[in-house]
Order: sequence, then structure tokens, then C-alpha cells
Amino acid sequence: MKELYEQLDFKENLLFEKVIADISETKYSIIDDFFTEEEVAVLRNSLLTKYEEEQFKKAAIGNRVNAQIEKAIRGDFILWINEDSHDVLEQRFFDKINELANYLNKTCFMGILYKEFHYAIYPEGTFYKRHLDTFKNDDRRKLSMVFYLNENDWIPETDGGELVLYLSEDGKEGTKTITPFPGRVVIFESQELEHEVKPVKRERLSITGWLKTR
Ligand SMILES: O=C(O)CCC(=O)C(=O)O
Ligand SMILES: [Fe+2]
Repeated sequence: MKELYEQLDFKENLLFEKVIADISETKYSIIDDFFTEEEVAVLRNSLLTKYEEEQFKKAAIGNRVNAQIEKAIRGDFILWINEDSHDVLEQRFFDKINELANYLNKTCFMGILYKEFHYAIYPEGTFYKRHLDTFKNDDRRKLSMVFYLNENDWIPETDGGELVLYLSEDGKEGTKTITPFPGRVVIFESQELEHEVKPVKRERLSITGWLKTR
């Protein structure tokens, strides 16, 4: 009889294997070539066009908190991306996400059934204070993913906007500081890693989203 694993319709993907290995070791993974430079440019243009058309809304936190408190916690503007949109570029974006989610389900039995993604823009001077991506009454978010769509001449020393992950190493707290270079993707465990976005000194563009269980 054929072994069960031989019946899985499955082809090894080295990039996804690296993501899995990184996450099981450190709870996060950084990938610098998930999208090509051209794909990043196209997604960036799509974000900027929609922002200029004033489709974005001020991002909220949790369910209902007053606007003043919110501003002291996060200052970004977001636009949720609809997978059923007829935008070819966004379709290509979701194709790649689905490929990864299917791979995780097949190889790690992660039980990813839902996903949600939004464009985000952090105007100069904004930030997002330290937080966890899961809500008290909803822990379906499993993996957080951030895709950076910044311009190619992003300068780490002066442009700010680093993502800081708070890690615990041997009971002590450590941090990992990540520059939002264009084309870079950061994936991390939503329920495990607190993180923050440092103050931005130049408009910062991204897509953020979550792979969710039921
Ligand atoms: O943009 C980032 O680097 C992280 C964004 C974030 O933490 C969030 O939207 O929950
Ligand atoms: Fe977050």
C-alpha cells in the first residue's frame, strides 16, 4: 500500500520550507524575495492610487476606543483588500498567499481557513506602539504577515519605521529590529510575538494581513 504522505499532492518548496523552519525555531521569518521588484512596484502604485482617491480610513484598535487614545497608539491609515476584486494584481497577490497557506496546511496541519489583508500607509511622524495582533475575544489570527512596499531608496539610518519584534530568549527579553525594505516580507506568530512600529520619518507603505483558523 502507498504511504499516506505519498498520496498528498505535494511538491517541496524551498522558500516555504525556510519559512516553516524559521518560525518553528524563532517564531518569525524574514524573506527578501517573496515578490519581485516589479510586483512590489505594481502593488505600491495600486496602494498610492487608492490612497489618492481617499479610499483609506484611519486604522482603529480593538473594537471601540476613543479616537484620541487611538492616535496615541497607532497612526496609520488602512484599506482592506477584497480577494474577489477584479484587480489582476491583487489576484496575483492572493495567489501567492494561498499557495503558502495551502503548503502550511499540508505540511504543518496549520488549519488555516481564513485570511484578511489590508494596505497600510504610515504618514511621516506616525507609529504603532507595542501590541499583540490577537484580540481578547478572538484568537483566530495565527500568522501575521507584513509586506513592505516602500520606495527603493529607503534609508534605514534616517527613514525610521522599523518593525521591532519582542522575543523571549532563555526567560530574558530580546528584540529584533527589522528595516522595512521594499520587497521584504516578515511573517510571525500572531499569538506569541508583541511588536511595534517605530516612528516613521518618511511615508511608509505596506500590506499587512493574517492567516486565520476557524
Ligand atoms: O507594519 C508593520 O511593520 C507592522 C504592522 C502591525 O503591527 C499591525 O498592523 O498590526
Ligand atoms: Fe501588529
